[in-house]
Amino acid sequence: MSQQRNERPGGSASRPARSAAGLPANGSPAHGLSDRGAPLSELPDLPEATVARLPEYLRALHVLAERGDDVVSSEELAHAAGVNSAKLRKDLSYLRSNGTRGVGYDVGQLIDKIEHVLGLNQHRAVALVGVGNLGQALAGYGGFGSRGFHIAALFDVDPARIGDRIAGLPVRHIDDLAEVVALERIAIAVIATPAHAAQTVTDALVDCGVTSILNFAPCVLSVPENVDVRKVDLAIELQILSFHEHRKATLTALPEAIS
Ligand SMILES: NC(=O)c1ccc[n+]([C@@H]2O[C@H](COP(=O)([O-])OP(=O)(O)OC[C@H]3O[C@@H](n4cnc5c(N)ncnc54)[C@H](O)[C@@H]3O)[C@@H](O)[C@H]2O)c1
Repeated sequence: MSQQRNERPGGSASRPARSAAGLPANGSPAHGLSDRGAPLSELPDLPEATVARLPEYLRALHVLAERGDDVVSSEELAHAAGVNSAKLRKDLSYLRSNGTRGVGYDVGQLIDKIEHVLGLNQHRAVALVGVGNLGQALAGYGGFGSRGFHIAALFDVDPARIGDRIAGLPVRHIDDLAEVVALERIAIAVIATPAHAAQTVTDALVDCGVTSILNFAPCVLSVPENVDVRKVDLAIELQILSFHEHRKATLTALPEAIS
């Protein structure tokens, strides 16, 4: 299998995102329709940074909807999502959601629009590989369902774990991957194995047709061009915060050193 690095850590990459239908931005599907049935021309190509902010808007909008708010101003939504309002207006203009001057955005319509663009209105099945400390915590978390996806299958290699049930799902052997991925129509997988196993697991997932991977293992994965990888590393996030702490301490010490 020809492979190349295709990793996008932490959403910082700047290349245009794929279309919401999961197809290459400039590619055209065989049937000319998105997976929701809408013509692909209706699905915009978005900057990666905009795609990364859409889930934040969605989370904030759901809170507003639960509170009973029907409309929201760009300033209010931007504040709730933690971005500046000019950036929010620009992001939403890509979705052709410009709101009503002096009124704001219709909360329900904007939720529908963002869920449509993110492809969340078809509830995606996700496989989780590696059911150790981290994998068990992820598998047992009940909050994914309300965010547009659910963990549909669990895999491991440890004979002591195979057959265990977590949140009602059996832990299966990784040898069953192909069968289950096809049965559950899984396109997204989460890797929570040790780093030394992650590339082998990735190759198996790709061979089964998985095209999006969320990698928790601290390593770089090689994947074909059509596969998207995102990496989550809390240690890196903490190291970045450590840098800021270090810098703040240096700046505080500076005036004392000068005087
Ligand atoms: N990204 C983060 O912020 C973060 C935080 C904690 C842990 N991690 C990483 O997540 C991974 C899991 O951590 P953990 O503490 O749960 O480890 P763990 O050892 O408790 O669990 C790993 C599981 O993977 C299974 N496994 C090993 N090889 C496998 C294979 N080929 N196929 C399927 N399953 C396999 C093991 O049997 C085990 O159940 C590690 O790589 C760790 O470094 C990342």
